[in-house]
Amino acid sequence: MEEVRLSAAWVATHSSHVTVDSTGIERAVDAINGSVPKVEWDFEGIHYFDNGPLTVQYLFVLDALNFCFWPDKDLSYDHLASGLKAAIQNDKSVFNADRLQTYTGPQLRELLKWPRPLPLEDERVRLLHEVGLELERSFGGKAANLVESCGKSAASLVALIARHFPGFRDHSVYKGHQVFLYKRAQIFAADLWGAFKGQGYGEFNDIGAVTIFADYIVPAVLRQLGVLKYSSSLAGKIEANKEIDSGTEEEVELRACSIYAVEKMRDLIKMKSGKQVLSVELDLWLWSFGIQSQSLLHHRTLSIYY
Ligand SMILES: Nc1nc2c(c(CN[C@H]3C=C[C@H](O)[C@@H]3O)cn2[C@@H]2O[C@H](COP(=O)(O)O)[C@@H](O)[C@H]2O)c(=O)[nH]1
Repeated sequence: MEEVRLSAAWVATHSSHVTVDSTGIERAVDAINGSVPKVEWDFEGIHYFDNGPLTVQYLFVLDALNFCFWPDKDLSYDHLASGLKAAIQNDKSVFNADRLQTYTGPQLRELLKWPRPLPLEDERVRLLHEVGLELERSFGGKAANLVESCGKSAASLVALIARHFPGFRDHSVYKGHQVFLYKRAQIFAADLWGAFKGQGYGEFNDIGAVTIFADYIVPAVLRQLGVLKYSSSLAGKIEANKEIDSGTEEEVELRACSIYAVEKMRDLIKMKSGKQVLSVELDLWLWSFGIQSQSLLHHRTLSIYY
């Protein structure tokens, strides 16, 4: 995750469309006043949890599909989390590695009880197959074995996932530099940590190394807080709901500057209050605030990464 932090900082210091505003950071940190409002993991009560390996399998499938809901205005992350939860409650073998390799688009839709094609449905199906195949080939079919092989290190888990599952390789080339964002791999580590309350499958000695998860909600919240400033052309595109292509300078800057800005907020909180907060905690607070806001305008990119 050092790669994520370093490459995000590189983008933030070379950016053309997004600025990280130090006065905005100062204000946001003063408003927090040393303690990040605590948001419980699963505050919405939508996730499956049985305190065992099946939960790990559920979370890995969930985060394999945790991207790009916005093209269907009625669809959100909640539908995915609760749809997969209902599916596993109904049939404990639904996410077995062999079955993951066989789902078709209509079957995935049926599993989620979604009445029409999902956004990027073909890609979702392809990624499910990839997860099933590689879990079977290298991890005895179980995401729990993948997690157990990481020696309680979230950084090792993210690296192992990126090595084995191409669909999780969330990186880009920006102004000639490789930039690592790893949103879904990192959120999987954070989901384990949150669900298992830092114990068992959720115990990571380096949870502090995880950055925020650069999606389309957090940048919009940071902008609302005055932490991020956009060029007028970028602001115009977002306001007009114009699509921003994946891998463009604008898109990479939105995501990387969000990571960098929250790392700066963390440093400032430490400096002002002496408290060591986690990016995971800041992320959950920012994200939960964002999804509850009716007026949040976010950027629109067709991406399998977030
Ligand atoms: N930064 C960040 N992004 C997150 C999440 C989560 C869910 N985490 C769960 C885990 C524990 C908690 O209880 C949460 O419920 C989803 N997303 C992203 O948001 C977008 C979905 O937006 P909308 O279309 O409005 O549903 C999409 O890019 C999705 O990938 C997070 O935690 N942090």
